[in-house]
Amino acid sequence: MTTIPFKKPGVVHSEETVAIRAKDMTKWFVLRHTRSIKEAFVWLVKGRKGDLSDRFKALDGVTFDIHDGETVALLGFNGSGKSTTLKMISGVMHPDSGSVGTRRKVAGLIEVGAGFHPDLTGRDNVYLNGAILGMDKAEIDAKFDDIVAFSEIGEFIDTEVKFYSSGMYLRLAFAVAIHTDPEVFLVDEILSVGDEPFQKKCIARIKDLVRRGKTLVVVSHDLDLIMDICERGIVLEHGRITYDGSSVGAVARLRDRPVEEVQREQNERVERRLYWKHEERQKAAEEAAARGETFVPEYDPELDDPEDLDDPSKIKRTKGR
Ligand SMILES: Nc1ncnc2c1ncn2[C@@H]1O[C@H](COP(=O)(O)OP(=O)(O)OP(=O)(O)O)[C@@H](O)[C@H]1O
Repeated sequence: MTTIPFKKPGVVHSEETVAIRAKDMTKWFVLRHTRSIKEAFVWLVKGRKGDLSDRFKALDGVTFDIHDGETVALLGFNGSGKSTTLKMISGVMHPDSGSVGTRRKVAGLIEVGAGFHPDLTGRDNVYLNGAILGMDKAEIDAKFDDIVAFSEIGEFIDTEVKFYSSGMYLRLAFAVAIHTDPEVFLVDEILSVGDEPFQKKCIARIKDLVRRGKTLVVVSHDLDLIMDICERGIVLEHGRITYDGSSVGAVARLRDRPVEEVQREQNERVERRLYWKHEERQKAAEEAAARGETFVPEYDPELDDPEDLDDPSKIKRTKGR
């Protein structure tokens, strides 16, 4: 059942549709690297008995399948293992035991600045990052202007990225990732370094992917947003999965509230938003008509079918949006 009104339906659960499979993933981290000289000395004279550093299990037997077209949120309190799980999926980190595999083209935003070279300009980094994400030069050439327009980096595109702010990094990284047309898109909390207008633009693009039936795995503490874009929620507690079900159920669990109440509030919020979007469009159409102009609304994944973008009289996508 689809709880997201604009989501393309039809997630099939079969062996062929498994996009990501995590099986019994376990990850240990070192809690403390350094000890005082005295502690190290005692450890040495005692014949190096015991472990000088404490280790802890950041992930403990994490198992899930994510199928094509699923929209999944990884949820949980600070330090519960969400980002670590996402890093395993993206391949920047490997489990100590168990396994994780992806069968589709994966892109996304895991860490700001990852896949960027500080001494290269924004322009060169678009090519570098695009290549890392699987695009060839011709493809990047064709999308370059759109990427730069989306990022709104402007003239700074020819500046070395070591002089970029974290928000500027994010802009360029998100712009490249979204233009690789991935089948699976991974997003970590990272969007929070962008300013509000840019965040809105990114969220609209993520909703566009959802509308197109792409697979999404998101880590976020913004629980209302999670319910807007994800159907499924996986809750992690101390590195273990304690809930795997609907995103609304997951949010209800985290908020310690009845599911029906959370669902009702979510429905009201979505209805209100869609109502106002329709109203605004109607008003803009009437104003355009009064001026004798034809009105072509800007594409909104919550209101429009992306296939209608092929017909310029129906909807349009403004450059860089
Ligand atoms: N590279 C690392 N080395 C050592 N410990 C790490 C490393 N990466 C993560 N950890 C630890 O592993 C635990 C899980 O971290 P993770 O970033 O996955 O949590 P999270 O659920 O994403 O948290 P948050 O909501 O705060 O972002 C935390 O205790 C964190 O300090």
